[in-house]
Amino acid sequence: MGLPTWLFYDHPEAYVRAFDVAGKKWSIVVSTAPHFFIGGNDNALWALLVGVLFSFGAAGYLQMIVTRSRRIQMLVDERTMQLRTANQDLVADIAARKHAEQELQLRDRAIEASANAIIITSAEGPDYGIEYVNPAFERITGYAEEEALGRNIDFLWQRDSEQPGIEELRACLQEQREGQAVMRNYRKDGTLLWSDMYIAPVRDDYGRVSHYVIAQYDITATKRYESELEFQTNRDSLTGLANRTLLRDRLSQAISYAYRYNHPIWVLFIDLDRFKFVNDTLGHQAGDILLKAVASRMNSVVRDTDTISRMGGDEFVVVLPERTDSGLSTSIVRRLMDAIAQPLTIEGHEFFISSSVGVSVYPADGVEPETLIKHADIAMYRAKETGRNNFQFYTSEMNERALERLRIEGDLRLAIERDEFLLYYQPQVDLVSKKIIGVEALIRWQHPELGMVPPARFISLAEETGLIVPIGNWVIREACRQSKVWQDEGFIGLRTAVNLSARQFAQQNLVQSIQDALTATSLLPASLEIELTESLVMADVEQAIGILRDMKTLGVQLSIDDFGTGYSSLSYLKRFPIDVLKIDRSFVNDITTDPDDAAIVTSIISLAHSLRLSVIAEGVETREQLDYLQQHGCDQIQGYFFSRPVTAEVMTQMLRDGTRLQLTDDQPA
Ligand SMILES: Nc1nc2c(ncn2[C@@H]2O[C@@H]3COP(=O)(O)O[C@H]4[C@@H](O)[C@H](n5cnc6c(=O)[nH]c(N)nc65)O[C@@H]4COP(=O)(O)O[C@H]3[C@H]2O)c(=O)[nH]1
Repeated sequence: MGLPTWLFYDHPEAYVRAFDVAGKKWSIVVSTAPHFFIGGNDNALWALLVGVLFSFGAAGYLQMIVTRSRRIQMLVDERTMQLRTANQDLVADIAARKHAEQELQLRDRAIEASANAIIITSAEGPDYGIEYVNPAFERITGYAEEEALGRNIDFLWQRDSEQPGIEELRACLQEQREGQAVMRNYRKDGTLLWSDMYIAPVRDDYGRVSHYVIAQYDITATKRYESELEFQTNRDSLTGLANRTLLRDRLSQAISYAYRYNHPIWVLFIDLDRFKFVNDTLGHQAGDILLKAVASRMNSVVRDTDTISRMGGDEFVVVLPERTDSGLSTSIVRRLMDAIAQPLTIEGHEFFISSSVGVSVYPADGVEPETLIKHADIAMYRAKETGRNNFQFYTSEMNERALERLRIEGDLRLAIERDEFLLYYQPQVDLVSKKIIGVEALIRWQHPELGMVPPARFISLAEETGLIVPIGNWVIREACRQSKVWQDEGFIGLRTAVNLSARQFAQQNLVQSIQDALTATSLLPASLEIELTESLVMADVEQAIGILRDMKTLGVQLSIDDFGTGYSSLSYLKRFPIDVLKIDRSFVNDITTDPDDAAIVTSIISLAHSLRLSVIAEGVETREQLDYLQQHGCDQIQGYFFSRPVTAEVMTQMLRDGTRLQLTDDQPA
């Protein structure tokens, strides 16, 4: 293959002549020798080269431009795509937000429109202040939003704080959990609002509880219906008292409680003595009036925790469970009988209705409701047999005890009038001077038949019946009178201590009556010492401090009796304006044999001294006990070792004689 013809400068067609010679074919070809186009055309060649190169460059450039623009196009497409997606996302987001907003608005409106009260409180204790209440809340409770905001929800139950639901709500707040409680709430006008309350914690974006939402359902109507229903099934329709069903239920409950806490229960079977007579002479209507009156009278004497039921006819059963704060006594039976026996006027006729009562005691007389009721019934028949208007225990032993108490109670009421009380005095001796520096006045009852009755047999009964108040006042006055006699005889500085009982301590005019006794006898106040037991002052410390301060302003001395037997907190002890601590006899008793008691006694002595109180040990019976106390710095002693309680005359003689204590290390005179 040769070079392309266009590269050759000139190339005219060759001249070709064919002919025959000698029989052979001949041809002549005449042509110009071709010469290369470039030869002698350098410039043209360069131009050609430049042109070619330029063309190549241009083509390359063009290619580059094309590639770049294609990439740009791609980028543009890509971005456009991204923007489109972002736009779509944005649209979706806006739609979602709008939806969420609409949902929120819907929820807001739903909460606002809810028929039930919704309350939102802060999760910040201790107030858990209310931040939102819906209109239903205002409607249901009667409180306007402004009156509720910022307050603790407890204003809804006001002072009715003995509700199990409160504990549950508190636990939900503390444990940050959901819960439900049926509560007695009160509307602004004070009316009862039964509420079923649901509480749930509300968490913030970080999962922390920021609020609580409470839904409050007004279930007052349901409750009313329930209680009507309950009333119909469990109550006697005439008197409203418990019927047999409820009685059995309550008695079973009382038995399981009594079993757990080892408390007794009394079951009283009461039968009205002359009911048949009223019914027969005045008719059923009068009988109904009488039964209703008896029921309401009985209700007014017992406590909320007791149950009164009507067994039908004129028979009633009362369940009296013992409570920690007060024991069971025949005075409750008497109170019930007295209430029934109040005169009653029906149709212009005045009636006196007495009753016969039988008492059975859990667990001694039975542990089943049926047995206890049956035994109380048997005892009631015995009471009727012994002459109506009477009560009998199922067991004879209980009867005897009850009889004795009854007799003592009856006689106790008359004892002051009959002047049967007297005071004995037990001397208290100083361990340094060995002289009598004080006496404790101890009451005795000179009973016309029972002889000398010690306080252990009647003080608690006097407490129960309230007779301790007049008896106690008599003691204070008599002690002051005797003390003044000794003062006048020259025994200046002699202190006379009197015991104060719990009931007296609670007496409104206690300070005044002490003041009256001091004034009436002209005794120097410092000569009178009031003894209070540890448990008495610890029952309500703040109140006790107030009363003690008032007594102290009179100028009397104050001492804490039976010290060590209660649970005195030392910080309280410091606040009591007292002068003397009395170590209880039970510690002194074993002081030489029991190292624990010995340690308690020495600690009480040093405690008393560190509080700048003087300390006296009671019940000192032996020389060993005395020696121990003296060696450990006890200030004074009282006990049989030195002297038993004695009459005022004997005491006067001892004072006149200057009777002194003999200590082991004393040199014989
Ligand atoms: N075993 C033994 N006993 C000793 C000894 N030294 C004294 N006692 C007895 O211990 C009691 C001390 O009185 P108390 O602890 O206040 O205990 C008194 C006090 O709580 C109360 N009491 C007595 N009189 C009154 C009073 O007028 N009013 C009030 N509210 N209670 C009184 O009756 C409690 C008993 O009084 P009492 O039978 O007179 O008994 C007295 C006293 O006779 C001793 O060495 N050994």
